[in-house]
Amino acid sequence: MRISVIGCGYLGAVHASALAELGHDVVGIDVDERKIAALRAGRPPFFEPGLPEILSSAAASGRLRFSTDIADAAGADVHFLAVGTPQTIGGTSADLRYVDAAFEGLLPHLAEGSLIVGKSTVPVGTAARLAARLAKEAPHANLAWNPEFLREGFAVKDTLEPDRLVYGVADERAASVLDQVYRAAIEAGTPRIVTDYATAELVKVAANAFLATKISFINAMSEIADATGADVTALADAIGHDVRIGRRFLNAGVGFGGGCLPKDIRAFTARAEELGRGDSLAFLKEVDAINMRQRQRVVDLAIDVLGGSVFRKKVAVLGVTFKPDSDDVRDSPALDVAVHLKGLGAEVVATDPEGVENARMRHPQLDYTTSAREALTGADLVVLVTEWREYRALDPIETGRLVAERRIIDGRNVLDLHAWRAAGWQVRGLGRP
Ligand SMILES: NC(=O)C1=CN([C@@H]2O[C@H](COP(=O)(O)OP(=O)(O)OC[C@H]3O[C@@H](n4cnc5c(N)ncnc54)[C@H](O)[C@@H]3O)[C@@H](O)[C@H]2O)C=CC1
Ligand SMILES: O=C(O)[C@H]1O[C@H](OP(=O)(O)OP(=O)(O)OC[C@H]2O[C@@H](n3ccc(=O)[nH]c3=O)[C@H](O)[C@@H]2O)[C@H](O)[C@@H](O)[C@@H]1O
Repeated sequence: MRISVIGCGYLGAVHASALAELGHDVVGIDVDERKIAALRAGRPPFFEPGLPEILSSAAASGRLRFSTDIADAAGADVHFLAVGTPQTIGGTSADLRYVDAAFEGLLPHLAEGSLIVGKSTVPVGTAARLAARLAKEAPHANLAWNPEFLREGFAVKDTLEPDRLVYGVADERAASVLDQVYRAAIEAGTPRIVTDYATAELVKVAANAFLATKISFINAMSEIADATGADVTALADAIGHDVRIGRRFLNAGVGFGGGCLPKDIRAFTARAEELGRGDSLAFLKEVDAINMRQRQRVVDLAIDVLGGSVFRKKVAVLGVTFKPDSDDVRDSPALDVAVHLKGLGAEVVATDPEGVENARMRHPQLDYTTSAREALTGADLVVLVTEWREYRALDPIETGRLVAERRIIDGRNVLDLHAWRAAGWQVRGLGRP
């Protein structure tokens, strides 16, 4: 099929490459000239494992092109909208200006029978609004909403082998077009839920709200564990054995960040308020508050471990991205902690295998290095806030030879406390004795 993907960020670049890999003829479109130039040269504009490989194989096949001109979307059978829906500046709702601009830009280029498919995460009601506009401006075209559930770091696999496909459609015709797009996944047995626009939009934000709630739940337990001397990791293991609960997403620590969970729960709450149902989602404000508190908890631990002040202390911050295997620093708890410590007068050296460039653009006041060894050398305190494999694998004895003082805060509860303590380290975790 001929497909356009409007918006080539973390979602769209992977989506476009994966669809080309599946045999479709794809054009990826973005207003960001630098991004498009990089993609054209076969270079992903961000770090995502597996993306360089599918990008180059799709480009070599001649089935994947990139453009900054929306007119190049003309002639496609299916147009995916994958533009950003960030939090509004100064507010909590989703900023729909990019979705609206991409949609309006597409209107003059829609072929007879073509389908616009929304992928971006939007407030419930957006698809119905756009469908009404489409019926007026381009009644020969159709609209579907097909939310995306990929995780950064696993984006390629999640796109090629999704857990489920959700189609929000107004008629069967749109569903059968999407079946053609996703034929490979459907033939592999991927569950497919065909529903209305509102349900599809809600599935997406409900899933993220649930995941966020699970994380804040375990972080709340970790606060109680701290007050009682209990161990939240053992607690998570124990409750996680109950298949109704499950162990995944019960890792207590510095909390969730990124370009999605935080802004999605806020936008969902704002939308519920608009609908006069603010009470129904009031708990998500608590989920958000618990989450944001974890960053402060790590800073407070640092102050405590350093005897009341971080001023002029050399602090090595391990990790700046919101999670490992990504270069994404949007709403990153790790970067927040680093900035806060710096604000308190600490001499922060932040390190990350992939996130330094993005972090520096946002917070140029921090000192950065991509070498963990360099960051650790002479440190009075080590703060692990993103659990990259290389940080989890640090050897306590060898690391002990680099630092000035053997003090470490495990902000992700991933270190073997016994091994580190045996090597003479003072180790503090969140919710661990
Ligand atoms: N990043 C992720 O893991 C996932 C993101 N989502 C959702 O997907 C959407 C996109 O997210 P990301 O890719 O992370 O954002 P992003 O910020 O990385 O990418 C958005 C892209 O859209 C481009 N853009 C903006 N206006 C445009 C226009 N009028 N025409 C063409 N391109 C335009 C921007 O230049 C940017 O490259 C959001 O709604 C997000 O919530 C959903 C699932 C996973
Ligand atoms: O809508 C989106 O964009 C995506 O948001 C999340 O994906 P992502 O943000 O890439 O990353 P996650 O793996 O969900 O992690 C999110 C945050 O939660 C934190 N987390 C995760 C799990 C856990 O147990 N504890 C915890 O603190 C991570 O460190 C990270 O900061 C969802 O998992 C995806 O399904 C969804 O498509």
